[in-house]
Amino acid sequence: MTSSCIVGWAHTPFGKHENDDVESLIGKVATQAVADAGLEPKDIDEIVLGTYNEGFSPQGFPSSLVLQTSPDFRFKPATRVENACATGSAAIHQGLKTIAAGKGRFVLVVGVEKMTALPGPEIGKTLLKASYLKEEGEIDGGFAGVFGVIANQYFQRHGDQSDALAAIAAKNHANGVENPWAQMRKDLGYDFCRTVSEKNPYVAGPLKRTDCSLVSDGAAALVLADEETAAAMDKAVKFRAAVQVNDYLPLSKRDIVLFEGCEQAWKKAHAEAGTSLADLSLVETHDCFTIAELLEYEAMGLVPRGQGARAALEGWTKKDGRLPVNPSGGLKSKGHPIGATGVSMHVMTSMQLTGKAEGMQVRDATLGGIFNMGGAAVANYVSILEPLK
Ligand SMILES: CC(=O)CC(=O)SCCNC(=O)CCNC(=O)[C@H](O)C(C)(C)COP(=O)(O)OP(=O)(O)OC[C@H]1O[C@@H](n2cnc3c(N)ncnc32)[C@H](O)[C@@H]1OP(=O)(O)O
Repeated sequence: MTSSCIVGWAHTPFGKHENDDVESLIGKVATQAVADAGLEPKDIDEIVLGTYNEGFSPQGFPSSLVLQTSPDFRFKPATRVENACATGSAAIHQGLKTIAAGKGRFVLVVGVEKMTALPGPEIGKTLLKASYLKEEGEIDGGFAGVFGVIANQYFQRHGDQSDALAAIAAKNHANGVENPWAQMRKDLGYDFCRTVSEKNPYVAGPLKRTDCSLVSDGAAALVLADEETAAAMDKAVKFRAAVQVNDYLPLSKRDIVLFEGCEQAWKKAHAEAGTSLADLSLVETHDCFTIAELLEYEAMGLVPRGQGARAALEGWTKKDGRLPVNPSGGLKSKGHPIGATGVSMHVMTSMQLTGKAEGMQVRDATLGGIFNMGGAAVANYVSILEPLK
C-alpha cells in the first residue's frame, strides 16, 4: 500500500465545542477537505468515517451523516471504521486499500469525536471500554488509570521518571502555542508540569494532570488519491509506508512497558519505506499520556530500552532537536478527540511536508513519521510520508 497520496485536508480547532454535535463537526470538514484538494463532492468515489463513539454520542450509524453534507455525496459508499484511539488511522487504511485495489480514484476520510457532552467519570468509563474489561475494568481513573499502572511498572524497573515526563509535557505544551488548531495554546513551563499542586494534582499513579491528554471535540478530514492522479494535483503527500500491527488486548499477556506492537510497526514501516529513524525530519506520536511518548522513544529506536528519559531531558525531541517529536503539540496540547486524532496527525504531517505548517514548521522537513495507537499499544499504526514533488 505505498502508492497513495494525501491531496487535500481540513481540520476544525480542537476543544470544547458547546454548540456542535458529531453531525455539525463532520459538516465543518467534509466538503472543505474536498475543496482543498481542488475537487467537488461528485468526484469522491468512497467515504470512510472514523469515530470511536462507544457512548460519547447517542447517534449511531454515523457514516451516513457525511452524505448530508452535500447532495453529490448521495449514493456513494460510506462506511464507519473503529479501532479505539487509532480509529483515525484505521479509517485512512480503509481508504488506502480502496485506492490500492483500484476501486476508486478519490477517497474522503473523516475522523470525528464529540467527547465533552458527557460528565468526567462517564468519559473515563467510555474510554475504558478500549481495555480488557475482564481484568482491567475496575481500574480507577479510566485510561489514565491504565497508563498509571504502566508508569508505575516502568518506574519500578528504571527509577522515577517524573523529571522526564514533565519535560515531555512542557515541550508539547510549548509546541502547541504555535498550533492554531490546538485546544490549549499555553506554555505551561517545566516547573508547573513537574510540581504537584492544586492546579496540577495526581490523576492516576505517578501521572499528574499535565501528564494527560485533553478531553476534546473536533474533526479532521483528508482526501486520498492514487499516485498517478495525485502527480497532476496542486499538492500531494505520498505514503512511503502505511503499517498496522495488532497486539493482545490484556496487559497481563504482555510486558507492557516494551510497547512491542509499536516497535514492530516502526520496524515494518522502515522496511516498507526503505528508511531508518535517522532519515525522518519529524515524528507525530501518540502522547495520550507523557509516559506513552517516553515508551515510544524507546520502541521507535531513538534510545535504548530504559533510556527514554535522555531524549526528553537532553532536548533531542524539541522542535529544534535532532528529531522533533510532536511539533503540533501532540494530543497533550492539541487535544485528543479520539476518532479524529489519527486523521489530524496525518494532516499536521502533510502541512509540515508541504511547508504549510506556519509557526509549527520544522525547517527543511522532507520525511515525516506518524505513530497512532489504539488501547495500550494494542492497535499500532505507523505511516511514513514524503512530499510527492
Ligand atoms: C483509549 C485508547 O485507545 C488509547 C488512548 O489514547 S487513551 C487516552 C484517552 N483520553 C483520556 O483518557 C483523557 C485523559 N484526560 C482527562 O481525563 C482529563 O483531562 C483529566 C482527568 C486529566 C483532567 O480533567 P479534570 O480534572 O476534570 O479537569 P477540568 O476540570 O476539565 O479542568 C481543570 C483545569 O485543568 C485544565 N486541564 C484539564 N485537563 C488537562 C490536561 N489533560 N492537561 C493540562 N491541563 C488540563 C483545564 O484547562 C482547567 O484549567 P483552568 O482551571 O485554568 O481553567
